[in-house]
Amino acid sequence: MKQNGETNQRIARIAAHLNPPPNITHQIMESSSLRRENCRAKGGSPGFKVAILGAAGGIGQPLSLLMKMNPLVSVLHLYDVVNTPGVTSDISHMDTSAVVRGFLGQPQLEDALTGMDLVIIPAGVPRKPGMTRDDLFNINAGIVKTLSQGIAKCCPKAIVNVISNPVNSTVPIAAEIFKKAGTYDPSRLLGVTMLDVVRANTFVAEVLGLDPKEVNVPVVGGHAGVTILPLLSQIKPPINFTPKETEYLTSRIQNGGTEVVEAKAGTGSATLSMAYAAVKFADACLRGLRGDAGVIECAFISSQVTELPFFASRVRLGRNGIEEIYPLGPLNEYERAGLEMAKKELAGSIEKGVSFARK
Ligand SMILES: NC(=O)C1=CN([C@@H]2O[C@H](COP(=O)(O)OP(=O)(O)OC[C@H]3O[C@@H](n4cnc5c(N)ncnc54)[C@H](O)[C@@H]3O)[C@@H](O)[C@H]2O)C=CC1
Ligand SMILES: O=C([O-])CC(=O)C(=O)O
Repeated sequence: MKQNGETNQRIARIAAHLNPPPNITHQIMESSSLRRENCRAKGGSPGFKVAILGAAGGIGQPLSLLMKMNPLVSVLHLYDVVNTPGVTSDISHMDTSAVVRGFLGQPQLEDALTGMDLVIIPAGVPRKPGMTRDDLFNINAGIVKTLSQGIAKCCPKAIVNVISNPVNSTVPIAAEIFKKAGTYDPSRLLGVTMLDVVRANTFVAEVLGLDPKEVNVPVVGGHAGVTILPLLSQIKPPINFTPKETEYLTSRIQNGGTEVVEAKAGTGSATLSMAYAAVKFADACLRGLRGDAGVIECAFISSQVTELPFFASRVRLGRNGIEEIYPLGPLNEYERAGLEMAKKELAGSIEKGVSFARK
């Protein structure tokens, strides 16, 4: 009798898992935790706790996959307003050590954020052909505001990586929300401009016939059109470009996002290269948190490098997030003209974000 009872319970559990009723998140979570109770290993290798907000999206899914492969991650929380049960179930089968948990919808945001060391935000709508990043402001500003309020409440000490566009406005929005909550630490809030560096390295390597791994181009300013300012005069290894090469490369780097939006013809913007860039940047943040020396990347941050309150430049990452912000260094005439154009556009985008958040 006892054996039959146990068998029936086991069958009922399997049936519930194979044919879940409508309230799928709770069912999957319950059945997962039941099964976890029966496991000897509780999971959770030493490492950092990371949340991805917008984890079921075009960027979110490959980003979640790649973060699950990162040995520095011990716990990975996947949050979205749709589809996280499926994405979480799928990714949780990967035989890497990070423990994956899924969270669906606003009521689960706080659980998703509590205790996190790093929060990555790719939530929000992407561009379609003919749109600028600023055209996304009306929808994405509100999304970033809500998510930032959650971060201020549940993990105010976390490092925050903002991917959602327009980055030139969403980072100032997050800063204002954190200020309102009394939790703002400028060294922990970073707008992700890594894709501009990744593109710059790729396009330069293509022109010169080099391996992109050998190339490092600092890209400063912001993350939209002319605000993306590659400093080709400071490339490593040092290389002299002809005016024609400089013109071509600057324009291609500044319009890399649009190149992808047009090629995708209405189905979205860069997702795969962005997930790669986001993981490269998140990994740098985690190595900094671990205490590694010499972790230097470009990011859009609170800054005094120019007269603007936010600006992308090279930063050194450490145990407290940003530990040093490097000056722009010597610019050539072409870059000085570019800097003036970048600052003009950036000033408006920053102000737009600040006044939205202060309303
Ligand atoms: N910083 C950068 O270099 C780049 C930024 N982006 C930006 O990243 C954002 C996301 O792009 P994709 O992943 O392609 O878009 P997507 O539409 O494929 O995915 C966005 C995800 O966000 C989720 N979402 C919407 N509202 C949410 C909320 N309140 N809380 C949590 N999740 C929410 C959606 O359900 C969706 O799963 C866009 O704003 C895009 O412009 C894209 C490429 C590069
Ligand atoms: O162009 C877009 O809308 C997405 C983005 O920021 C990029 O690919 O750099």
